[in-house]
Amino acid sequence: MSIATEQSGYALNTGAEPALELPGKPEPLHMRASETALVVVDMQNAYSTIGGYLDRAGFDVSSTGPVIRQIQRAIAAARAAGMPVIFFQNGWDAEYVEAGGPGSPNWYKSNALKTMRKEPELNGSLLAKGTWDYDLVDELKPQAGDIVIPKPRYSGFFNTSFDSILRSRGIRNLVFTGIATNVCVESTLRDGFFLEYFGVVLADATHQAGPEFIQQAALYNIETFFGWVSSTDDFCRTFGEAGTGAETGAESDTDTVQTESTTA
Ligand SMILES: NC(=O)N/C=C\C(=O)O
Repeated sequence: MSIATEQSGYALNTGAEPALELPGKPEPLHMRASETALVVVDMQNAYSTIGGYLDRAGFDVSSTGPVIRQIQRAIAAARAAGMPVIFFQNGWDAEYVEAGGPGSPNWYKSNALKTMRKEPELNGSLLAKGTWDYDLVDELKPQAGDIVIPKPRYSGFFNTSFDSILRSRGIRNLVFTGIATNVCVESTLRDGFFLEYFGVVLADATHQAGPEFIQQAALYNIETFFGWVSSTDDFCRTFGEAGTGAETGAESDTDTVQTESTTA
């Protein structure tokens, strides 16, 4: 089956740019760099560093190093292709007003808030703006031209400027990296699905919060119901070597998805 999502009139797309084929499961996607953003979800000390929130809350973060390196590669490829790189940063103000009080389900489900209630000496140190925990990891610092979006909930679409930033740039495809696959990555990809964005996860550039099986479960869920799953190698080969990637031309293959828009 071939899916074409034709739209007309994106001012940013001149039509000269070829759509490239990104290998993926359950089928490859055809997309243009100018209609695609690389999304780096919550690569903060909280989620990937020993001593950060997830570690303190009892989640294993010992194998996040390779994920950081894969994200570095994906970012380099995206920047080289002129693709926007959007960093999310999860957390709240120092008083945790944005976290919501007992009137918010977040109060009960956030393991950061729960950990701080259990260990009051940690209060103010987890996911609070201005802290080391909230900071993006040293290896993944945004550069000029990158976009950084703070977010107060798991989904990057809630109470943020994400959707309008994407729409104003004519972006339809979201390539996800970051932590955690089963929480903020999946939440954001799912909401993107409902807003008609095509979401693809680079599996080896993501990491779960919880046991390894939940990584596989999240990827299965995404691949089967909400989006596509690819790899950092495939992304870098496709976009990092733009121009040498597989151009789609006019042919319409039966097992591919075409997310590029048609210009006027
Ligand atoms: N970034 C995330 O996926 N966060 C997961 C849990 C949390 O923020 O409590």
